[in-house]
Amino acid sequence: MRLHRNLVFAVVDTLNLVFNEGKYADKELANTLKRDKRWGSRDRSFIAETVYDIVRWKRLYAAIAEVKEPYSRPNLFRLFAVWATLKGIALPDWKQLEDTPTRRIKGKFDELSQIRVYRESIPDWLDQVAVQEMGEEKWSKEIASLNKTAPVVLRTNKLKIDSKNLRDLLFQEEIEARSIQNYPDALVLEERTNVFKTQAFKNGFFEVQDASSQLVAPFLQVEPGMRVVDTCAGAGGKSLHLAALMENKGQIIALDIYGNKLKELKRRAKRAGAHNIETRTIENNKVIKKLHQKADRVLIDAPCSGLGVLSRNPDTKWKLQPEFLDEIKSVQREILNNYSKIVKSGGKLVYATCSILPSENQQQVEFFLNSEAGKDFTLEDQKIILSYESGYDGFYMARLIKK
Ligand SMILES: C[S@@+](CC[C@H](N)C(=O)[O-])C[C@H]1O[C@@H](n2cnc3c(N)ncnc32)[C@H](O)[C@@H]1O
Repeated sequence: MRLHRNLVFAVVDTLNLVFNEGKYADKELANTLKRDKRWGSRDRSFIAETVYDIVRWKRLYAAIAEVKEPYSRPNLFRLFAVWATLKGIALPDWKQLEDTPTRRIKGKFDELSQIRVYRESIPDWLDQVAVQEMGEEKWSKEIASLNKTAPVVLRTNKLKIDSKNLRDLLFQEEIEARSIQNYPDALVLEERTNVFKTQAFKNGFFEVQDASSQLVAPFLQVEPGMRVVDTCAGAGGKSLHLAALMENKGQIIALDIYGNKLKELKRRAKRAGAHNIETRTIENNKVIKKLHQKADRVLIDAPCSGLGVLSRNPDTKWKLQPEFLDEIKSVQREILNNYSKIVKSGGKLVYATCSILPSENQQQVEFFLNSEAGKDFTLEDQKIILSYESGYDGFYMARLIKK
């Protein structure tokens, strides 16, 4: 592979924003990719994959390169040189890459790969928390899996098309996808590509949604005609799926504390042809009180650490702080306590997260069931989805039934 100067510079510029200015990798990457219209799909893939790789392996590469944060521009080039050397890519004779100690890089890689926090590139505190909660063996396997590049998974929008026809349509647009067992609406792309520019996407035939996430809406056991409240709806990944499962019949009330996310949900619902979703911003607790005991089904897709989706957002490893983890757990407890009141007698509640930590998952449900607000609920079923077992994101979901 020949390295192109403007592509490598784009990588270094993006890394600077992510590492030194606390920006999110996905957003910065999207901005970077708009920079030059002449870049083809290979150029774009090179930039995206290289940025993600270096973000993912930051701790390992920084130790090999012997550089410390905040990274100067020469240090960012050193990180890049480590990446390229480990990939077996011949380095060009640019002055930014002068004096790269190729042999020492490989030796240090072998040495550091013996130690989990370097091999898997994770902060010490996070490693300790995860070992304490999951045990050495499970955590080692899980973090290795979460460090792999995530596949692109689509959810067929059954309001408009079935999976087979969607697959054929995508094939006509030169995109190959395959179905996967036990995920009835899912199609996995054979090769990573920008699906948002396809006609099939513009027609609302699919959404991009990980396979594990696609298990949440069916787990709520909705039926056409029900009243369903999606309490942490965000931009509506699960609401849209619920609308499809309910065949557009009944009512979905999508709530979130951020109105701008609900606006995006509205846009997506329009494209998807989902007509039974109403959005309400939670400006105060009156919004919740009005719904007390009104819903057949309630979904709490709770805000969480995001540790189950590290393969999609590797920068979470560096942005997540122990204080935030404590904070988010108390938000989860509060949300469960408060929003469970929306369920009517005989109704069901699903609590879900994209975390793999028991303290955000089964322990939160146990805490709730032992609390005053949870006394009328019983646990009907739960799924603990680990990435190394499923091959997709780490997720948790529990279904509770109200007396
Ligand atoms: C895991 S995300 C939801 C993802 C969304 N359900 C989807 O499928 O696309 C969690 C959401 O909870 C929202 N949130 C955070 N605190 C909240 C609260 N106290 N009440 C309701 N929503 C909250 C966040 O804005 C975020 O959109």
